[in-house]
Amino acid sequence: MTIAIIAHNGKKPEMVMFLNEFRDILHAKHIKLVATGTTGAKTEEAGFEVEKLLSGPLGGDAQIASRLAEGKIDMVIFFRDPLDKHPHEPDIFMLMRLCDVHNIPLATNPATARLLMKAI
Ligand SMILES: O=C(CO)COP(=O)(O)O
Repeated sequence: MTIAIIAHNGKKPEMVMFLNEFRDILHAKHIKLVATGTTGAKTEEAGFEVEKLLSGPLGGDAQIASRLAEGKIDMVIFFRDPLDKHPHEPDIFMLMRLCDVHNIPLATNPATARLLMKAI
């Protein structure tokens, strides 16, 4: 199973905390992580193996969207920061739209992500 993880800057610490909380499950279930660039770098620093794509504003969300459309991503955990502006908002909406098009579970906050992780 492959999970895409993405966090806006204000949410990156929360993403690392979340991953640490589920470290054992991620390991036991052999889950592959793929991430946008800076989220991936923080994830790596926390001791996880992760495939890093481009940074979000440079096309990372679009890369994840493309993989998702090809059936290569099973779940998306995307901690968005609703209080910040993002120059690449069209990419963000494209990613979320494609999750709905392809019926891919998408968690946009830790509470939902926890429920999803408990279900896998
Ligand atoms: O901007 C992002 C998601 O829209 C996240 O990108 P980074 O992980 O590179 O910061």
